[in-house]
Amino acid sequence: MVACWARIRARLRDEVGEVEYRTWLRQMTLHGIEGGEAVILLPTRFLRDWVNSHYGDRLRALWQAEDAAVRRVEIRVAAAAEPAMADGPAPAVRAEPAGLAESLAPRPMPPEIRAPEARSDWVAPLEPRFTFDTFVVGKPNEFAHACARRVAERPNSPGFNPLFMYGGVGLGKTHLMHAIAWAIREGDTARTVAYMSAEKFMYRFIAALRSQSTMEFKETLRSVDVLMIDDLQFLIGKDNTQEEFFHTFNALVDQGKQIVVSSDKPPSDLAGIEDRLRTRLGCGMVADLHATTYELRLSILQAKAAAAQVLVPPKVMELLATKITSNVRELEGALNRLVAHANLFGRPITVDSAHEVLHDVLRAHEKRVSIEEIQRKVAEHYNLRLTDMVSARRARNVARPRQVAMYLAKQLTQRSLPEIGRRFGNRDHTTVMHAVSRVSELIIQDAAFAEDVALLRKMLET
Ligand SMILES: Nc1ncnc2c1ncn2[C@@H]1O[C@H](COP(=O)(O)OP(=O)(O)OP(=O)(O)O)[C@@H](O)[C@H]1O
Repeated sequence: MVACWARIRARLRDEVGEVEYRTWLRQMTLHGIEGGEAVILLPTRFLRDWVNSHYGDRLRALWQAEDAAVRRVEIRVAAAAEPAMADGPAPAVRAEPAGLAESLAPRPMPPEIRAPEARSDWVAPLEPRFTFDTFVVGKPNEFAHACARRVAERPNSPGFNPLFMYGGVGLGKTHLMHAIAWAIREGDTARTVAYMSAEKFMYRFIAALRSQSTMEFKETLRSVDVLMIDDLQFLIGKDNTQEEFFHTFNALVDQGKQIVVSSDKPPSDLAGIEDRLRTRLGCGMVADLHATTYELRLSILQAKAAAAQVLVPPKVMELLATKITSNVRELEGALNRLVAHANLFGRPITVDSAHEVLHDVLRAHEKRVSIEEIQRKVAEHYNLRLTDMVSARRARNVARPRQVAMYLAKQLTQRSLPEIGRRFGNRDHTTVMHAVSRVSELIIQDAAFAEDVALLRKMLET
């Protein structure tokens, strides 16, 4: 448990960056795991609410990736006491009732849908929010939605098995899959539906191989009525797991069982997935979720604000729908932040407060900065050659600006650490991580350095 918690914290630190981690997350301590619930403590109610609304889902996902038995994460307020499993002091528990809006309060533990013989950790729990009722339909997703409905109402309809849904990040694939599972189960509670990510499928398969229980694995999967595999692209290059999935797939389809698969690419683009599997994946119904339109984003915001029973002025919704175009997850996150802020400070949501609270998100969408631009500007600023940004030179006068450029690349682009590393002369992602944390430290310690970095940032953003 201690090791899991340490990995989760390290992963979060990596994802959010040093400054954000220190500000919000460093004082988290793990109180323990109670009945499938990880209990995390924070010293103030403000921190508790902030972490809950901004990182609650992520914490839960990270816990589930570490330990499938953990279904919920509960964040409590507790006074500081003896040190425990955190970077900061650990508290003695003094739980407080949750105080935020309904939409941000911890959710009830989701029920599990699984095959009768399945061990409880074989399949993922379903998210209660992800139903057809809460899915907003618009031009970009109407076809995928109609296919999902059809499969939910009549599994194994001719031409709809398998149902293969694909689309970019955060556009609603998982939501639709869960909605299908909920609806099938509601229609007939005797039906067994197994939903899991492709990653989970692989780990279960490997575990079965290791414990020599592959027969049990095969029988369990082949006994379900509906098998749903999310994020199939994870199986790219994983030949043995693909092979196993292929056989499971055939066995189920031969028995007239429904298969639903999601991926970020269409079957034809899944290079690294064996041809015969790709062909079979594409031979049912293939439905794509397109990038959202302004109208769909606006409808989603309206639906979410109504569900959370918060008053969001139309101008604020328009602002968000215009600026946050990347995906629905980000849009939802921005709205949640606004609601949390309004609740914490007891102020109404206005266009000004939206600019204030979401300045980072809105700015990130204002201008897309490229890594090349960052390298050029930083090199110019420190009077270096552009090639110094990718060279192996380690002299401080070159290495420090390079670290600054890596830090800015992490802050101002959506690129992953390994990708940033590659673009800086094929460096390892740990080098980038080190650069980000070193620059974050220096910003705190050295006012002149902080000013320099802020200036560069401003030049790149405007
Ligand atoms: N049309 C929609 N109506 C309401 N909510 C939506 C819609 N589309 C997406 N969402 C919400 O956006 C968030 C992200 O959606 P989801 O997790 O289904 O994305 P995804 O396509 O599976 O992303 P990933 O590729 O990261 O797995 C969820 O909270 C989901 O409820």
